[in-house]
Amino acid sequence: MAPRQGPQAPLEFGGPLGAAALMLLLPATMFHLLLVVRSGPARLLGPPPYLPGLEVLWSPQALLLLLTWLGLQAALYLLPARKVAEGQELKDKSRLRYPINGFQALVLTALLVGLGLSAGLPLGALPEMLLPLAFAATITTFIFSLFLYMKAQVAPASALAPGGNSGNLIYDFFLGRELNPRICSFDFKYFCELRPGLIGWVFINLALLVQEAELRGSPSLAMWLVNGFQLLYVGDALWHEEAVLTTMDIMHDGFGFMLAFGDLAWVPFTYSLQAQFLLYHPQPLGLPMAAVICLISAIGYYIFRGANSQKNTFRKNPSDPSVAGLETIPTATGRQLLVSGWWGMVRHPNYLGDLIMALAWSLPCGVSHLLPYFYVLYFTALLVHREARDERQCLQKYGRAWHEYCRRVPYRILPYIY
Ligand SMILES: NC(=O)C1=CN([C@@H]2O[C@H](COP(=O)(O)OP(=O)(O)OC[C@H]3O[C@@H](n4cnc5c(N)ncnc54)[C@H](OP(=O)(O)O)[C@@H]3O)[C@@H](O)[C@H]2O)C=CC1
Ligand SMILES: CC(C)CCC[C@@H](C)[C@H]1CC=C2C3=C(CC[C@@]21C)[C@@]1(C)CC[C@H](O)C[C@@H]1CC3
Repeated sequence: MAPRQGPQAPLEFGGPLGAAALMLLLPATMFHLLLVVRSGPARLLGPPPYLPGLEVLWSPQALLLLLTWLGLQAALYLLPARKVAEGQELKDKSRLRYPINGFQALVLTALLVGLGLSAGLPLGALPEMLLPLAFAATITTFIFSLFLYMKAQVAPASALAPGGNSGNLIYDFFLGRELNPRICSFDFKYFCELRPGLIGWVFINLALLVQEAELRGSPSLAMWLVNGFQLLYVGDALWHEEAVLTTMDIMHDGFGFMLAFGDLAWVPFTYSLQAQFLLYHPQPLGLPMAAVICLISAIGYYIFRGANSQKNTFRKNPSDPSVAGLETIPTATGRQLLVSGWWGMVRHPNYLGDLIMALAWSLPCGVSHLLPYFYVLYFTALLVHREARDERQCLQKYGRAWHEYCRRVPYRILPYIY
């Protein structure tokens, strides 16, 4: 049995109490959003129109559809990959290998869904199943997290994450104990982070677009924009799949309920909220406004991609001509910190770009409701909290060099404001 790591890792997310509250609050928020979005007033802060009973939530067909989807994505993950990447060095000095075939999985899924559509697959019926699908995903992630917790009991101490091993059952179940739980070469965390939920999100969006076309003759301009922007975001994440190997989720966090629920339930069912809103509350959108929104999205994407690519290129090869001229701060670890270019503007330029894009996803829904802006609000909170966690880890890693970086680049996300 794996020994617990002791109390050296500071507790995050408000400790066991915060973890317990989040485990209730996150699914409750997801169901609240799914219920209010289809109600007439669609009020984010109002009560849900009704409290669904088990007969509304539970559907064996929804569970079957979810398991088929997970099976399909797992099968696509196991297909030969164009590249196999090595992860960051682990505690025992080894490196894990990861298939880089996420974009291929997206394209093959699109082909299969296309074939299905031409054979009469009723994709437009999916929006009616979102509630039972979300319920099935919630139950599945609870059971899956239990499996992950049990699996960590027999994992060697070197396989455990720095956090998530406090000895408190609720906290560890929430945060996740094992860093990279695997069966043979199948990596559960890496698989879940980018495949079923993210790809599921764009196909839920597509189903909403198809149903809108069935209801109103053609999809609205607003629906096209939301589908296009979010497809670009997911396609980009899968195209740059290797970059996920350096995120704190893969490098630092254990795999427990937080990420399992986040990846498999929260992302597909709440990130598709704007498209859901547009199906039930059509919004007029003129071409000039659509052009302004596209411009905002393009600016966000330019910053997001520019910043992420600059850092990834620099981390892979600091003498690459595109980054070799940038100013850096040396650190005691031998790694350097960029202090000019995107990373000299604010300390998290990629978060700034991501937030601008988030705004562009909500604007097609108009300004009559707060509900479609839920993503912007939630995402701001998530990134502010994430930024604080990352800064703590960087301070631990880089010490004085990080202080120097903070002195040279005083703003975190928004220049001159935060
Ligand atoms: N849509 C969503 O729900 C979410 C989206 N995201 C997005 O995912 C992307 C990845 O985010 P995330 O993993 O949080 O963090 P980052 O990609 O910002 O990575 C942070 C790491 O970058 C390195 N770093 C920080 N500053 C510098 C510097 N000046 N020079 C060189 N390296 C530096 C440090 O690691 P080291 O030094 O060890 O390399 C640090 O730990 C972002 O674009 C974010 O917006 C993230 C979370 C949720
Ligand atoms: C709801 C919970 C409190 C937290 C759940 C968090 C997860 C939804 C996110 C944690 C990190 C994520 C990343 C992405 C999606 C959301 C989750 C899984 C990306 C894959 C999104 C696309 C970007 O290009 C890369 C991101 C990496 C981190």
